[in-house]
Amino acid sequence: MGLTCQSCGKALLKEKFNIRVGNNDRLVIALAGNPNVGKSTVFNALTGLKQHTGNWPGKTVSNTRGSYKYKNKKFVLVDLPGTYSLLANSVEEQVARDFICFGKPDATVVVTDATCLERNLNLVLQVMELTDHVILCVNLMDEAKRKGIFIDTKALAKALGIPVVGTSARSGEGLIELMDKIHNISIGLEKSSPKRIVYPKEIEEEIKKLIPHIKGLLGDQLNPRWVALKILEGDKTLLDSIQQFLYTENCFKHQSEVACVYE
Ligand SMILES: Nc1nc2c(ncn2[C@@H]2O[C@H](COP(=O)(O)OP(=O)(O)OP(=O)(O)O)[C@@H](O)[C@H]2O)c(=O)[nH]1
Ligand SMILES: [Mg+2]
Repeated sequence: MGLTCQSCGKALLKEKFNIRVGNNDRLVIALAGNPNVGKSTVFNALTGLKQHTGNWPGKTVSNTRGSYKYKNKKFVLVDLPGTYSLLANSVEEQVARDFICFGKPDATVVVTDATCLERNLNLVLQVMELTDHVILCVNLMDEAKRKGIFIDTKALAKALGIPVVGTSARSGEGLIELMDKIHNISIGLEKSSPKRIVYPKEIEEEIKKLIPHIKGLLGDQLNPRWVALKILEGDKTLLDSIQQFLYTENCFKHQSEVACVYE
């Protein structure tokens, strides 16, 4: 049986991230967030016992994925390592960044701590720069309430341009709404339009100059504005990852073309 073009991305997930999606009826959801904000609690509540833990290929960082069904769709949830940013300063940050960037999940949920939301928003803004399919889960709402902190999730959603769901994952509160948003964003039923940071004039001008070159090289495989920002930051690890991942993807595309010829 030949690979289809659509299955190339899924094959990349298997080859590079050890995530077997099988066929195209499963949606892949990444769960990102700072350490200790309740990612695994959300993950366990949604997936129950349907989990598998291993290591990220070539890394000693653990990789837990699990599945669940919602509204007749199957979801594969990937619990990413806890990170404060996607700057690839550590192996955990690199794993999280590469998965969101190259694994192209159907949606990314960023779990945050309602008791110290401001600190967590740094990662949220970075994920919003990388992908449109992002959902903000403000967890530990019960703790925030206990401390007299009120989070206006509606105002936050409007300010950020993405869906925001308040949860208390330990007691299961808000998880149905979270599954609903994941469902809607990952199948395109609901669109988000993340508000992007506008940088000082000099930086924006450099981004503008770089974008056509990046598009020429990468087409629409990666978000060109985000790649331009990373180049300006001097992030060499991203260039290495681009080379490594896109080489694999091109191999799969080539296999797919060959398969088409023989079909
Ligand atoms: N009160 C309260 N506690 C929670 C909630 N969600 C998680 N916790 C607790 O917060 C602690 C951390 O939860 P984890 O799910 O392990 O957090 P994590 O983000 O996976 O942590 P790392 O994997 O270490 O980054 C645990 O003691 C949880 O029981 C919540 O909504 N309310
Ligand atoms: Mg965890």
